[in-house]
Amino acid sequence: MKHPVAYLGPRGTFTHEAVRRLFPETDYQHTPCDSIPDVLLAVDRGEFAHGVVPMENAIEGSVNLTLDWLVHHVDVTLTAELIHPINQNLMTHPDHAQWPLSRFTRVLSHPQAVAQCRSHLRELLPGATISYVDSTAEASRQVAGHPEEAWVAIGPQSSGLLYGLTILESGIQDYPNNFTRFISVGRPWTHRTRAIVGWKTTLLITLPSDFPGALHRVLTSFSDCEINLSRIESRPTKKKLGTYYFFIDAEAGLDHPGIAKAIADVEHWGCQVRQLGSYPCYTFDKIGDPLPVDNGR
Ligand SMILES: O=C(O)C(=O)C[C@]1(C(=O)O)C=C[C@@H](O)C=C1
Repeated sequence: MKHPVAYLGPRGTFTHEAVRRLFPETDYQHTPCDSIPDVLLAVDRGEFAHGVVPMENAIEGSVNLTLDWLVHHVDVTLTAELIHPINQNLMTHPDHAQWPLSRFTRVLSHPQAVAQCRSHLRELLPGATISYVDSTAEASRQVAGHPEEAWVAIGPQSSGLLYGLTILESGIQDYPNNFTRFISVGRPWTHRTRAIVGWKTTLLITLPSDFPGALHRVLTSFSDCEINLSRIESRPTKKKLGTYYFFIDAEAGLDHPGIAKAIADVEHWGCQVRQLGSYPCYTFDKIGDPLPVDNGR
């Protein structure tokens, strides 16, 4: 039996590309969900063994919806990381393939994708209205379904192919080297053939109130144990202005001799620590790593 994997759909999203790389279709059944919360809730309820959502982008930074749902709404474990290249395309219905860009009145896409292309959009389509939808593939689906409208979508080539759109401009992100970090959540697993390139442990840390230098203590605890931190991200607690949770990514698995000590040390200083997961990291962007074919199921 194939293990069920939920992802941010519909088919053709960047998240779908990440899922096709991480969870081979020979072993896993891919199921699209309408939104990031839907994926996380479905895994939390045990309806899927695994789920995949975007976590962070090289240009736009954190995917706050993912971070906030991990903190406030679900209790799921992070089980793997995939860094996946992101190339944004401006696409339209084939009926409008010959139109000058000035004729288009509306741009549809996911907020992260729009933010990655903000400067280019100002140059290419200065007068167009921007409409945000739940994913890039949903934008492509809507543009394909409305040939009577002067609309364009921003998204991956795979969504354009799937929904029969024509690419007007490719690589419209404002900076090269655009990558998104995706995470899988749910039951522990490891890729059957792919080499693990590193391990990370993600912790959610709440500092004690009114303790000068508390964050400094946290950082020192990790450096004393010779653990490199690859990321610190704060999100508001949503309870009181000026209070935050800190997402900390340590470049170490739980078997690292220093990690238990660093966590104990941080707790000793009065911080609360929630372990969100300790997981292997994968990359697939080398030449000779083509995206597996989307077989349409
Ligand atoms: O809309 C999609 O295609 C997604 O998979 C979501 C998402 C994101 O939320 O970051 C994934 C990768 C890109 O950074 C842009 C959009």
